[in-house]
Amino acid sequence: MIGALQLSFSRRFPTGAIIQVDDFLIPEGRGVTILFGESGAGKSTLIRVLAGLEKPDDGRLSVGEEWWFDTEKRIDVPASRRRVGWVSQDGLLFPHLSVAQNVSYGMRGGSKAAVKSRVADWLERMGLGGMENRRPSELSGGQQQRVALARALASDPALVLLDEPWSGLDRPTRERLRSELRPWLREAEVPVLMVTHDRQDALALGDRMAVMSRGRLVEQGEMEEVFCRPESAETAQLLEVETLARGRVLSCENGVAEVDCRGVCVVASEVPGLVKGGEVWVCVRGGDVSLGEVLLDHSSLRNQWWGRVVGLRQEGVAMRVELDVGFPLVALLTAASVEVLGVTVGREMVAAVKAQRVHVIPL
Ligand SMILES: Nc1ncnc2c1ncn2[C@@H]1O[C@H](COP(=O)(O)OP(=O)(O)OP(=O)(O)O)[C@@H](O)[C@H]1O
Repeated sequence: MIGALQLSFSRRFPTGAIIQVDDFLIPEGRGVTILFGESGAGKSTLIRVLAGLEKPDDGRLSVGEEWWFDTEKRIDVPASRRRVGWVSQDGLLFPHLSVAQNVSYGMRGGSKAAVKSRVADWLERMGLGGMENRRPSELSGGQQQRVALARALASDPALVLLDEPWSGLDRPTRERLRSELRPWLREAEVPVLMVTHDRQDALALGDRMAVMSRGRLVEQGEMEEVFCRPESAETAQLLEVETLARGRVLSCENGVAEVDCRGVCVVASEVPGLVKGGEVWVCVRGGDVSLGEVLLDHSSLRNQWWGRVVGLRQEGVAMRVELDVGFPLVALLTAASVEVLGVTVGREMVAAVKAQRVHVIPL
């Protein structure tokens, strides 16, 4: 991409739905930005506006020095000239064209031999070597999505949009594509915007994350920041932060905050905007909680609470342990750890979390 992409727009649908996005940013250079949000949040509308498939009522879209859209200046670069590679939920390959013809479709310039060699190169990278002459109907769902991705990347786009590219595929295929995808996107040297409402996709693939909720862009930034230090309880809930508890600030000094959560003292890193007596949300990720049978004499573990296990169930590849430590706390452990530690419902255990892994959001 020629420079950073910046987008602000509003779109009002006849049904009354309003999508309003202020200062959405994709920085210059390669990297994957995840566009995250619940169903109906406005994600598809945003990417359709980017691609030039949806006309906002009002807005501006610039890429580096270029303007793609500006209602005031009456600029509207047509979709065909925006150099956006698109992979939709169902790939949308041309059914009457071969795999090779599908991949070469958007390629510009070059001799016939050069195009052929670039197509072969892309198919090889995608693990589709030897399938040049097949029709899309002769491929599996995962193979079709890889062809769609090769087509998007081979057209030398300024930006690639992936709109839930494997939502229609079975879980093992999704997981395989997810792990294969990252190196391909890295090689492509092009910024990628990927729409998903799957946390695993976001964590595995994203460098940055933008969160939409109820028609608004509510947060954006580096993945780690947005995931571990969301600015609002709404974002924390959307991102399924396992523990979200209300508390009141007891003290904050020297970079450390102490918060009272239902009579339990929680030690956290200080964040801007905290005041003594102020109400806050306390956020703890399940993977940051460790369990033990005794209190540890370990100075870096400022938070150690006795509590009772009140729930235990499988959640994806992890075990979700629900505890009552005075407030509800969730730990995510491996099945092996649950067995070794003897975690069972009703058992009293010590839950420990480092202070720097506890995030507080002022209300
Ligand atoms: N063409 C349209 N006409 C009327 N309303 C629309 C249209 N497109 C989108 N909307 C409304 O705008 C809102 C946002 O829709 P959008 O498809 O952008 O959400 P989304 O986040 O992509 O959802 P999903 O994850 O389910 O695809 C919804 O309330 C939707 O009903």
